[in-house]
Amino acid sequence: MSYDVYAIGNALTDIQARISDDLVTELRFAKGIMTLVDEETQIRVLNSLDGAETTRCAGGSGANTVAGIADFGGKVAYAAKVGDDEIGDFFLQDMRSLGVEIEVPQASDGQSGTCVILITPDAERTMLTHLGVSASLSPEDVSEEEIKQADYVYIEGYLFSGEPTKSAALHCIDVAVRNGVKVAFTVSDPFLIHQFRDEFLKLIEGPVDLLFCNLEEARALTTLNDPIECAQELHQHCSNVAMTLGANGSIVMHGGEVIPIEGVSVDAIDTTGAGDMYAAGVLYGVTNGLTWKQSGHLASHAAARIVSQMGARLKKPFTEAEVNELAGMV
Ligand SMILES: Nc1ncnc2c1ncn2[C@@H]1O[C@H](COP(=O)(O)OP(=O)(O)OP(=O)(O)O)[C@@H](O)[C@H]1O
Ligand SMILES: O=C(O)C[C@@H](O)[C@H](O)C(=O)CO
Repeated sequence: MSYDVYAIGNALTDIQARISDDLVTELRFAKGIMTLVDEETQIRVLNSLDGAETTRCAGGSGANTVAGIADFGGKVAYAAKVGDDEIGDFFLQDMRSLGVEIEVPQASDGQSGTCVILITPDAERTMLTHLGVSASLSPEDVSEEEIKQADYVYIEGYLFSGEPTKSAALHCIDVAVRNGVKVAFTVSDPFLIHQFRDEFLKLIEGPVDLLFCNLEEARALTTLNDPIECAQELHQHCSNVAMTLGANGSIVMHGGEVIPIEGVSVDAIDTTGAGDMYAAGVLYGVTNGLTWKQSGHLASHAAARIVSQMGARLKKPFTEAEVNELAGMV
C-alpha cells in the first residue's frame, strides 16, 4: 500500500450549532478562533444554545484534510487517539467510511475529544475544543512503516499546544526526513505562533517542504504586512508555500514564482474547515501529478464548496470528472 499523505492530528468529533452573534458575545468566547475548554464548559455552552439544532461529524484539522484528499480519490492514512467510547467508535467509522486508513487502539483511560463549533450568520466559526484522549497522542502512535509509504506527512500545528502531541509531531517529522518523505505543515492558528514562533520558524527553515498558513498567520510569522511580501519572505526559507486569503483566494509560492489563485465566489454559510479543505486540494494535486497552479485552483474550488455548506466535510464530493475538469481549467 502506498499513500499520498500520512497525517497525524487531534481527533475531534465536531458538534456544530448555528447561533446568533448576540449569543456568542454573551458566552464571552473569542469569536472566530479556537479556545481549549473542559468538558463541563462544553456542556454548559451546549445547554445554553436555546434549543439550537446540533449536528455531528468526525473532525479535527488533519482529519478534515485527509478526508478531503480521500474525497478526491487520493490515498491517505491518519494517526490520532480516540477513546473506547461511542464518540470514538463514531469517529473511526466515519473516517473509515471515506476510505481513510486508520489503525489506532482506542484508549480506555479517557474520553474522545470533541469540538463545539458555534456558527454565526456571518459564516464565522468559533470553536471550543475539549481534547480528551486526543491529547495523549504520542511518538509511539506514529507508524514508521506507514510513513515510509507516503509521499508527504501532514502535521497540524495544533499538536504543539501540549505534550506528548508535540513530541509526536516532531517524531513524525523526524521519521519522514530519515525516510526521504516530504513534510507539509499547517501552523493552524495565530495563537500557536505567539507561543511557538521560533520553533515554527526553525521547522519552516528546515524540514518543511510545504507550508500552509492564512494571512494573519503569515503576518505573525514574518512581522510583515503586505500579502505578497509575506509569501515571498516565507518562500525564502521554504520550497513551497500556500497562503490563504479567505474569500480573496490564495497565493502559492513555488520555484521562486508567485502564483496567485483566485477565490471562487459563493454564498458563504460556514467557514469551518475551509483551510483544511484547501490543504486537501493542494496535497491531492501535488501528489497526483497536477502542477502547483492546478493544485491551487482545485483547492480554491474545494474550499469554496466547503464554505457554501454546513460542516467541514463535503456533502457533495467532487466527481472524478469534476476534479479533472478543474485541474485542466488553468
Ligand atoms: N467566503 C469565502 N468564499 C469563497 N472561498 C472562501 C471563503 N472563505 C474561505 N474561502 C476559501 O478557503 C480558503 C481558506 O480560507 P481562509 O483563508 O479563511 O483559511 P483559514 O483561516 O485557514 O480557514 P479556517 O481556519 O476557517 O478553516 C481560501 O483560500 C479560499 O479558497
Ligand atoms: O479550523 C477549522 O475551521 C476547522 C478545523 O480545523 C477544526 O480543527 C475542527 O474541525 C475542529 O474539530
